[in-house]
Amino acid sequence: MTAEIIDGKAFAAGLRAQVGEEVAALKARHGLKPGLAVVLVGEDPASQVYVRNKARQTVEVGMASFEHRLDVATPQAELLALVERLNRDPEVHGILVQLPLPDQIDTAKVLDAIDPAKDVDGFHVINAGLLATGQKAMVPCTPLGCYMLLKERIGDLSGLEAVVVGRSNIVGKPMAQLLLQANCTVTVAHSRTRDLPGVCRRADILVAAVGRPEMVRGDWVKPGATVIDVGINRIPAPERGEGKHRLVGDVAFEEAREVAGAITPVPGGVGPMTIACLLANTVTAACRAHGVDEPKALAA
Ligand SMILES: Nc1nc(=O)c2c([nH]1)NC[C@@H]1CN(c3ccc(C(=O)N[C@@H](CCC(=O)O)C(=O)O)cc3)C=[N+]21
Repeated sequence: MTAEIIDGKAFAAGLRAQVGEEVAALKARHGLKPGLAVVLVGEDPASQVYVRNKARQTVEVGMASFEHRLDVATPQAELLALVERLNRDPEVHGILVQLPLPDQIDTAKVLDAIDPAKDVDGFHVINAGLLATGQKAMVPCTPLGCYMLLKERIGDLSGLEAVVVGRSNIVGKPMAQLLLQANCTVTVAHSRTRDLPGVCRRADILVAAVGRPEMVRGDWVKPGATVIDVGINRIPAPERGEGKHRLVGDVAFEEAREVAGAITPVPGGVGPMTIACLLANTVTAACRAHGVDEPKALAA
């Protein structure tokens, strides 16, 4: 069996088009223009590319984009002051502080300074708690994107065995919450899990979010399973020439596609969904801020 390749890039383009329609409708009906502020501290090249992509896509869907680039040595107090300003700015409906932050800054402190209603990353402890208790939260973009791909591919997830490999606050834990809410039987596995291959082989839905290149092998996959690969790892690719790199996921793609029913590629899978969901969350936040019905298609 060769797996269907889940085209995250195409799905994300469709989602962005829907976001664009909702933005146009908000403008026409309510004179409301959703705005996203992105804060980048330092000059990490990968982060710069990523922030530029976000800003471009934000403008493409008709939203306002506010970019704040701060020096790598910015003191924590200065970053907190900026966050406070953005919290009060009525044109800003979503705030994203790009991670990782430099060492002088306490990341948890900054994330928790963001108004939970503007926390389009869904990283605030209030949003984590709302999600965990089944209340209206801002849902982290990567798990939200994975969930949308799963719903599109499978439909009703009730009763399915889901295994999430990875227990981060940003992906693993919120992913598990979404799957639980969809009535899956959820196992959160990690580096200390006993017989990790055996646990993964139980999964109808296998989500790999560990950050280790190609760790999940083909023989860890149950035949016919849906495999969602969250990993984006840059590894050396000498076969492409000296000093060249390529992107691989946390799943050994060529092996897994022989066994799985469907699988997301890297690149072109979960990554583009993350950005599309950031835009979707910004529309959701703007609607909630103004007491306007939020579009169902843009949420979990
Ligand atoms: N506050 C915060 N929120 C984030 O959501 C956040 C962050 N900080 N810091 C960095 C990570 C990384 N991240 C990516 C999103 C999309 C792609 C993406 O679209 N990747 C393309 C490939 C891009 C390429 O070719 O390099 C793909 O997978 O097809 C990658 C990485 C969001 N992050």
